[in-house]
Amino acid sequence: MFDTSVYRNLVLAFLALVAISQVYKLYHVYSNNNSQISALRDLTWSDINFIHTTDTHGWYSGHLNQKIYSADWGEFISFTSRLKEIANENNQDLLLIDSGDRHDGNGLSDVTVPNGVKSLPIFMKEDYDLLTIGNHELYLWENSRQEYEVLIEHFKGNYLSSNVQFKLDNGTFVSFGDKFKYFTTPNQKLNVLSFGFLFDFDRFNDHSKVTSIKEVIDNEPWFKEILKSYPPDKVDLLLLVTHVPISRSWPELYYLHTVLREFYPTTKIQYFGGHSHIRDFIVLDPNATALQSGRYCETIGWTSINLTTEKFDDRYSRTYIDFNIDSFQHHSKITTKSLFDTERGIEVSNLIKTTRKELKLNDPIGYVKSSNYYIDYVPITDSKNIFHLLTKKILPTLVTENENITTHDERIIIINTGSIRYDLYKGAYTIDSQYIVSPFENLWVKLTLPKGIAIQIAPILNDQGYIAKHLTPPHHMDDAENKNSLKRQTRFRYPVLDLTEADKQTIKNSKKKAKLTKGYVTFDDLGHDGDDTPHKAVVNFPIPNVVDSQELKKGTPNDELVDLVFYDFIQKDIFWALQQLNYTLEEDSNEPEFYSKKYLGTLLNEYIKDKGL
Ligand SMILES: Nc1ccn([C@@H]2O[C@H](COP(=O)(O)O)[C@@H](O)[C@H]2O)c(=O)n1
Ligand SMILES: [Zn+2]
Ligand SMILES: [Zn+2]
Repeated sequence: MFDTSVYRNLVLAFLALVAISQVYKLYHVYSNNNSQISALRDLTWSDINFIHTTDTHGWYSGHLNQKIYSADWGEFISFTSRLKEIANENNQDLLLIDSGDRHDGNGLSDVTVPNGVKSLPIFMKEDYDLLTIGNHELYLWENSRQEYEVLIEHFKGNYLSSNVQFKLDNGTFVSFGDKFKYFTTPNQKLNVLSFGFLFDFDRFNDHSKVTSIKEVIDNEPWFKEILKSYPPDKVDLLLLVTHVPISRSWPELYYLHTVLREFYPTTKIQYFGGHSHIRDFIVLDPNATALQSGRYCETIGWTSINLTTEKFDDRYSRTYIDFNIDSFQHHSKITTKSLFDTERGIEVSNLIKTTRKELKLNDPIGYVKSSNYYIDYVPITDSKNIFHLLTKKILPTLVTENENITTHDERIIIINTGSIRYDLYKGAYTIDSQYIVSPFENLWVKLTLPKGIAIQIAPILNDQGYIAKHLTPPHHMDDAENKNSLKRQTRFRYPVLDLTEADKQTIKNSKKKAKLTKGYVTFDDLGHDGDDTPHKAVVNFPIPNVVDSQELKKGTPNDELVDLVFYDFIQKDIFWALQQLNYTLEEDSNEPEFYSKKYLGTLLNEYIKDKGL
């Protein structure tokens, strides 16, 4: 017989559980006293607020071996949903913006053909309000096509590109997405005019076209016509979503700004930048600022604007949020993970896990046992420097795949340091690690040169006078030109040249706090309190534009012929260096010969598998 009192007790117990869980939820949603995360600097909310990502380069799984950047794209989606809830509750606006470069740098995006096939649908799960194109969407035609057919189709009017075009099969060029967008924000009802721009990039594939910002302004009437048809009384805010470094040493946005100010003398203007992979915030004038939000899902940029205050100090805020769950929960004011996660966020995290499995990204190829290998945390000559490892051990294993060429006993191999994208960590070495270190499957080509000429090429390309922006790792680009503003660099550089006493004290204090994790300590136009998590500063050593692996014999004469092997990607630069040396190639050998298509990642895999590190 069924005992009704048991049934009643079960129902009561169930109701009690529901009630307890609701109280628990309310407590955790509204309390913000968790000591583990209370050291973080809070976000400042205003009338209009922005979340900005840039240069994600496929890092949607998060950084599996760096806790401070270990959140995944699903958790990011939960985070932005929670922030949107806060914005809506307070009748404020929150817009999500992405500045491009969405692949090349991670197994999730690069192991597929074409790259991005699996990672872009994951990226697209985030509800971006505005986004634009980066140069990495333009190196290869298949990536541009994917952008045009998949991303633009999905994001429709939110995808902006005012200076990049796609060539249709019938030969006509059309804009990548829309050239501009005029819209009203949902809560504050602000009228916004927005454009999307890419820097003056000249290595686009032949199914696309980039027109420089200057040329658009000077030669394309449509741009100024749009500005005229939306006069200042119709525009509360101008948004420029760009893949352009915001640094003062990069003139493009400053030219644009001068022109915008002719049309809008005091209208608020907010720029979003990218490409040089740094955290930065610039004040262009009292009503215009620019935010750049780092790289590789290490950083989420936040900025907010108070549109009515008279006081400049209260007008703007910016925060660089570390890409981890503690930061996300802290800013969402939800201390319990299960209450923080949204259904959609969990779905995306699961999709990432199954995709990684399907792509075998976690399968070990070998193990890195001895040490981490760093891009710039140790000097280039240190045995723990990744370029030292590559030039001394990995590059010498390259052999030609071309049986029809003459090779010589001596050889120099040059790579651009920008082709190596991230540190190599101790532990399991996987397909993912391979793409993280070296995502570009560039071809190797060869020239035959007298040794006396060949050995001068790398030093010439590294000469201070040669600003080879496209050779250097992106976050080092500003160094050469920014000597006088080193304290504004996103991490402490070494040696630190011109810090004020206050800056020095900040460094001292940050070093004293032994418990701080190592990471970004950003100096920008608003000071050095922008990083949401106070960090112990890391030191970044200088990196040259190129490094070379020299297999030369002592005592051979300078006119001895040697092989100079390099990536086809830097062919123009090699020719430029030869010109500087007044060296003219023989007519029958003035085109480099194909040497090998062996991908550097494969060389690294084979070395780790066969010899171990
Ligand atoms: N095939 C390629 C393409 C690019 N690079 C390097 O990447 C740099 C650009 O990266 P961003 O993320 O800043 O756009 C470029 O300057 C090259 O150093 C490469 O090596 N091979
Ligand atoms: Zn990038
Ligand atoms: Zn870029």
